[in-house]
Amino acid sequence: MPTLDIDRLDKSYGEVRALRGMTFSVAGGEIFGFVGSNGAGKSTTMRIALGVLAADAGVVRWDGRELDHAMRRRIGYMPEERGLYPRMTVADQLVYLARLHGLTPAAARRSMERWTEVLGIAPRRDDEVLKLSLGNQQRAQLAAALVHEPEILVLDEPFSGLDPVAVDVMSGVLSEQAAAGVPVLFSSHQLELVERLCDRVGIVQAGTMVAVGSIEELRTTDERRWLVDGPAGASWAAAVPDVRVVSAQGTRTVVEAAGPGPDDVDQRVLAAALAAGPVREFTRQQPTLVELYRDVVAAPVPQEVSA
Ligand SMILES: Nc1ncnc2c1ncn2[C@@H]1O[C@H](COP(=O)(O)OP(=O)(O)OP(=O)(O)O)[C@@H](O)[C@H]1O
Repeated sequence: MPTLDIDRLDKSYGEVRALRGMTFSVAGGEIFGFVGSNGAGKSTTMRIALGVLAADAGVVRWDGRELDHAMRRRIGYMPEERGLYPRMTVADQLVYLARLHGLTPAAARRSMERWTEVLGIAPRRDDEVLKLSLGNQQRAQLAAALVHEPEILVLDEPFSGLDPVAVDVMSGVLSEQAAAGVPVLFSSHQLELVERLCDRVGIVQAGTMVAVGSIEELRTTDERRWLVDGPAGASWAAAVPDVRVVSAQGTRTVVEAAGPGPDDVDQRVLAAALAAGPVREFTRQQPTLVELYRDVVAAPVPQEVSA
């Protein structure tokens, strides 16, 4: 599968260093979630990938070749500031954009019809964009990113402000695009959604990628936690060696084994709980993306490397 490579991008706006060696890759067929606090550099990276902004240094490649103007036209882009003409109808606008990207009038019309249908805005085709609700404007914006059948998708916060049904529609479309081999890069602050949808996640901080991998890879830590719904009070757990009690609420106790420790620590936790009373639930607890994210952004910001 061809890969979209973001390779050591630097970008400053005057005194503000927005990107510092931003590097990551998104393979064709992969959904990549780009997360990070406000101002971390996500939009700047995406704008550079699309070519609407020039990097001070670094390159963006697709399938090993530096992206040129022609190739950039094959990207479907959803800008953060959105970009539809408010006074144009949805249909005219989508046909216009598809034509701009080289589709014939008939193909542009067919593509407009298809995407407005898929995204549930077919009844609004003849409405001016400004008359649509915010969520429907966003669906129209996604249709605009897709109407020329792009090879790469770069979407800046496509889920913000969507209702749950629209989130499902958008998620379904992104999954289908990835299944067809398109690399899908999108930014979001909705971490549960990112966790559910993405094959890989990149956490960016102060213009640098600070953690990247699948959720499973990001979770790889020496810490192991279990939830035990069993004997009330955590005194039974306090006696197990190499284990500490993280929380205890009524019959629900969360314990943690710190460090690699012995492999049978889970069995010892369970045995200790059973010795104290019946156990209704015993499950390994894995950190959520929200917890991983908090850990990563709480760490000190990587220091600038002077040239
Ligand atoms: N046009 C601009 N002029 C000056 N500074 C800018 C400009 N655009 C972005 N910046 C600055 O660059 C840094 C990165 O901004 P960017 O918009 O890329 O972050 P982001 O991760 O997309 O943030 P958010 O999650 O808030 O959308 C910030 O410090 C921002 O203030």
